[in-house]
Amino acid sequence: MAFDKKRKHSGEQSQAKRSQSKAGTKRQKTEKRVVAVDDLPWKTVEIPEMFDDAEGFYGLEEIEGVDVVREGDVVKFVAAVPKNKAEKDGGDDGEEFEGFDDTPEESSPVDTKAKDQKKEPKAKKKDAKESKKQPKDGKKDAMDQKKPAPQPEEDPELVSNLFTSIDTLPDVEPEEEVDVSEWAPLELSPDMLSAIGNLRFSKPTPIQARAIPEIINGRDVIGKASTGSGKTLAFGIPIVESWLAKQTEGKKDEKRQPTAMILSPTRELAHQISDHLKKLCDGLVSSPYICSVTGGLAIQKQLRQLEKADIIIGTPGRLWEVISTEPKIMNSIRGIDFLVVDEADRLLKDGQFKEAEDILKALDRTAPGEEAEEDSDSDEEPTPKHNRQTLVFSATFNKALQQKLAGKARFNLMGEAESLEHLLKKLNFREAKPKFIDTNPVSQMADRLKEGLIHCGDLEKDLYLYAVLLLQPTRRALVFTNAINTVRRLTPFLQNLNLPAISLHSDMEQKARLRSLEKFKADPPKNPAPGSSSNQAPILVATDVAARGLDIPNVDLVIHYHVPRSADDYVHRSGRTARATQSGVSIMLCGPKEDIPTQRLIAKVHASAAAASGKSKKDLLGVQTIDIDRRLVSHLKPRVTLSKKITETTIAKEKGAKEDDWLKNAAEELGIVLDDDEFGKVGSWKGKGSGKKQKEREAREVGKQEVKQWRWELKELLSRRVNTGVSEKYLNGVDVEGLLRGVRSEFLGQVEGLGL
Ligand SMILES: Nc1ncnc2c1ncn2[C@@H]1O[C@H](COP(=O)(O)OP(=O)(O)OP(=O)(O)O)[C@@H](O)[C@H]1O
Repeated sequence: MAFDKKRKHSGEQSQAKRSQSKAGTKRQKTEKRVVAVDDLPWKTVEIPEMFDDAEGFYGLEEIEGVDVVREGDVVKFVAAVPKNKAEKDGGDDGEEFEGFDDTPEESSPVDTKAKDQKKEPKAKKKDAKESKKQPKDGKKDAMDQKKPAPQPEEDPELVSNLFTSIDTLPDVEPEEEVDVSEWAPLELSPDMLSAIGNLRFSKPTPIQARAIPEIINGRDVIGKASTGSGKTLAFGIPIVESWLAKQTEGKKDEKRQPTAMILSPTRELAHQISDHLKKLCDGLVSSPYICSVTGGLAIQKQLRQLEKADIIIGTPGRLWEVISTEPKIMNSIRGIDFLVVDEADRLLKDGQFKEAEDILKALDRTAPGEEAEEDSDSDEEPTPKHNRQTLVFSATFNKALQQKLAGKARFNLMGEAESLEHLLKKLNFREAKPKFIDTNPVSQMADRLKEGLIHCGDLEKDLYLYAVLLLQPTRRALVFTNAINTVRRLTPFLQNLNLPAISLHSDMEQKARLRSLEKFKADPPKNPAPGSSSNQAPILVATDVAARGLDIPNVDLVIHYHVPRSADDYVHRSGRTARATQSGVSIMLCGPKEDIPTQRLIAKVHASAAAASGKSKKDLLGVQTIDIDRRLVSHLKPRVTLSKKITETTIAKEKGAKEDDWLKNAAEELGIVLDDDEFGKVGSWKGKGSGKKQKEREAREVGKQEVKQWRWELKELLSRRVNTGVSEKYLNGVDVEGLLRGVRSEFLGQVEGLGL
């Protein structure tokens, strides 16, 4: 079983952690026995940084493979312990069990040598790292000494019975080291290569291969590369390299100054960049202090973190709020070596331009007592007084700007006030012409992405959405909509159809948003209970809040329930799949009214590819029209109609109850008593939108019994096989339960064209 507990961070905890990781990697015979609670190999639960104080959950630890046995008032913990240890201790002879052993199990001299040789570089690194982390005053030794744990009473018979039912710890073979020789041309330090090896990235992505050397050579870089192509490490690796170089040059004891500041348009993205860089740095002998500064964290805590930060990642709004009031921190930030603007084009859209501009101005302002302040609004070319490099990255840049950056038009950076050109001007590059790297000049879409389009009636979208999801039960799907209300409706609609749908939109609390993301990332159980559909891959129904930058592993399918509002939105939404080395599918559901905007959008996204191939833009280049078997779709209709009715009635009732509460409260405050008749009249006004209101009222009047009946009918339908009406074979073969358990779905009709 697995359970959690909370206790103080201590040396014992890290001891247990190390012990546990060793237990996981070596073959050792184990035996179950009663173990003192402090001797169990507790594992710290990682709580995302953005949870602030995590409602008191920081310091939470968990453990697996332990049985809790209650004997009267005494609770005991039974776990697998190394057999030799148990034997050495004499089993139940009353001696104390001293915790999980950290020393390697004895093996033959040949084995040991081979193992040691292979593991040597890592071991050295780990030693160095551990020695760095050790407190100087020798407290560590004291901490590592195992405290004698109170000996729990044990009943050998009871314990041995329990042992028979518990598996021993799993044997895990050490992972093969990754060959990083393809990174050699980038001339990175051995420490960095080893950290990259830890991430198991055997070669750089194209943007990394081109941008890293330029940045290391001191160039200002504007990088454009498709979604999921590794842009974070394209700027992250050179920043960390620069920090490492400072350490070896002995500059670490000089005045504390951060190395880099990274501006991100969204809070989630800032935390993701921070996590990504931390993961890279996990493999280093010594690591920079990385901190993220976004809304949702206490300002005081952020100030403390900023004082010791080497790499700062933040959203402009909160960053400006914090640093503008702290001259000391502002001054130290003025000395950064790198300024990064990630997703630069989005930064402008979200009304964060003002704060971004304020930060940029402040960076170049001289500290009081130094030189006079320059007029930053002057039209003259600013002369950079700073020595930092500026790096700007995105998958999408405005076309005209791209041409200018690529040297095909005049590059004067004098556009309208709120344009990317203006922002670039404010960035005050060190060089007159920064290096523009475009790794995907022809297409902005990821290489392994297949794009599809399904034409359907405006009122048939729910039906087609369900059909596509049913056809792809093992694909982790992200469904994008243009409206929060659609997310609120589609999620229960799919859940009623036994599909594991999860919501994500900006009206949700930050913590709920994070929980949704965590649920979406979790794997469905491998062996679901018979009759359960729980191995259906999770489905996230979201607004564009999830469209930019989020790197969610194993998203195989993106469905645009509404056609996106802009070509760039389409690129970024679709870019949540087919990331890095993976492939994926993006499908748009297109109603008749959306036909023309869709054609325009596709032409825009694929314009360069069309021009390069000499084909007309109207050819829907790269986007395949998909024909779903319409007979199949019509057979799904009854269940979809029922689920829609149930969902809409439930939402209308909930909404109605809220409106009633509001009306009652308002009447109470005015001292008016409304009887039931009057109450009904208040809600039945006639005016704009009254048709919708009327429908909602009708839905509210549906009795509980009727909804119950619908639910029962739906359950019945879902338990039956889908009759495709194609042939007897199909009639017998279609098993929705089977489908939901992950059986491939050829019998429901193939999706033509995509080879799904
Ligand atoms: N060299 C590499 N080899 C394999 N995978 C890599 C490599 N570099 C980065 N990745 C992985 O690729 C994924 C996408 O990287 P990242 O999030 O940096 O993409 P991005 O280009 O910033 O995407 P977006 O434009 O959507 O923000 C991440 O999971 C990352 O760990």
